[in-house]
Amino acid sequence: RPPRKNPPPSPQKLPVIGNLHQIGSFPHLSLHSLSQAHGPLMLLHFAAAPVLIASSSAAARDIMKIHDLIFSNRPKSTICEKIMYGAKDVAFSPYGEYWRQMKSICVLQLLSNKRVQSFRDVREEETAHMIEKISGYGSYVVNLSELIVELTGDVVCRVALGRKYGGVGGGEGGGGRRGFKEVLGKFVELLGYFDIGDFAPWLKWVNRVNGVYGRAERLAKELDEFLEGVVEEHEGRERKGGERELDFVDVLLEVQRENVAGMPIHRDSVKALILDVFAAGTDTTSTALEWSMTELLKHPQAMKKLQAEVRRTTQHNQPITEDDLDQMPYLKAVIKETLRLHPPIPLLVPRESTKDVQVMGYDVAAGTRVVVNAWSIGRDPASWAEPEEFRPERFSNGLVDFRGQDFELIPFGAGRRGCPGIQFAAAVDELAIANLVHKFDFALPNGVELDVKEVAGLTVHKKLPLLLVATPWSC
Ligand code: HEM
Repeated sequence: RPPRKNPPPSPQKLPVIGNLHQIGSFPHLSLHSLSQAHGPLMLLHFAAAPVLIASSSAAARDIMKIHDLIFSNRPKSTICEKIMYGAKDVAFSPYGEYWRQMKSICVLQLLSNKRVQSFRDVREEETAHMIEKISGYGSYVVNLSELIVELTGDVVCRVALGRKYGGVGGGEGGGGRRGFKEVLGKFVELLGYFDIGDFAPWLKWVNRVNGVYGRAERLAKELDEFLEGVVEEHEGRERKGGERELDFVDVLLEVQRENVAGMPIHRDSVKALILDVFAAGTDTTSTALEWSMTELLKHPQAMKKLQAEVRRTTQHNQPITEDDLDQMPYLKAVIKETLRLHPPIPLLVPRESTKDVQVMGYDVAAGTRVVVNAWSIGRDPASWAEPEEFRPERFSNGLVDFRGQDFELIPFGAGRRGCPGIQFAAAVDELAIANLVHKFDFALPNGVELDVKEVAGLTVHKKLPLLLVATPWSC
């Protein structure tokens, strides 16, 4: 007789739907509560599909370090297949040789330190542009959330495509029939859609009837027309020659032309990689920035301390440049503390096991979907003293970092499938926060209270925009 299996603890499930009734509109909170009762490793069922939930740093380490190879697959997603050229991107492609080649292009060609550095001017110009816009408001109320979304959209657009496109921050150029910003918004929304058909294939008809799959197909066509235009424009410029800074489309066309990857790169792969940069890089970066500013507003002592550090570094009328950021350890601690309390993707991006494996002494079958609750891990009292408190000082010894080595802080995931955009995101966020708090003293408009409610989605950002009055710093 085969040995008896020892599965992880499971909350009671119902016929047909499994544990779906226990997941509310904020899945990271529902899963956190369930883990309080059933432990840091649980096996749930979404309809018939087994889903392993990890809610402690030890469980995350077992999955993303000890057994990283076995958990490096992504589960299939019908919507991603429809809008990402059949999952030809990096983030959603299954583990294997194709993913390995695409990830290496991402890490070595698009998001290397050197490449991220080459876009320093873009970040400094766009940050200065945001500061100028805020100055223009005088004593009127500024919607800082909107300006932050515009900043990250504009930076990613210029870095990836070479210029701003229609709607993203109001730049010129078109995005087909709808503005590019609008199309991108729909794209990110669809990525976060909970598709029951992925868990119970016999329910796929639901999304055919309610029109979600049809919407995804139309959106894919619209995005493809737009991206095809961008690629053709770049090819035209290539033929004309001339010196200019390479954007991501240029780099990918060069990789394709010179066979850098050692295998042919199809046109769809180029477009899928560009879409990944927008999908993974815009909403996440702006969410982190918005929460940092919110926590600083909520904690005036931390704001004062940061302003003192930043204002000590540079003269009153000079903008902060990236050279100044090395002298700002408290700024980096503020960003870490924000990402601990508000990981922009609280449940990370799902993984899937490719073999039977033991995790923390429990048996996990091949083909199990895995969700790591980074939100829960960031608030685990076993790792953090007074975990609900916003206290950047806890990082003052610089020992814990978010680069995937310290499993108590994993907003960017870890291991083979870990985020390749950490440097990129940190560069945008550090420069923006430093300049905002250097140039202005912020206050809430009269009679308005700071709201910290969240809105559900793939990324979890603030429900209500951050409305502030910004007074220029007078020393
Ligand atoms: C604060 C900002 C960001 C956060 C919180 C974030 C978070 C994440 C997370 C949690 C994952 C999944 C990791 C895993 O499975 O272990 C991921 C993957 C990924 N991220 Fe980021 N990310 C951010 C910014 C960016 C940026 C700016 C880019 C690109 C410009 C980027 C590109 C990617 C890509 C391509 C993947 C897929 C990697 C793979 O599947 O191998 N991310 N990110």
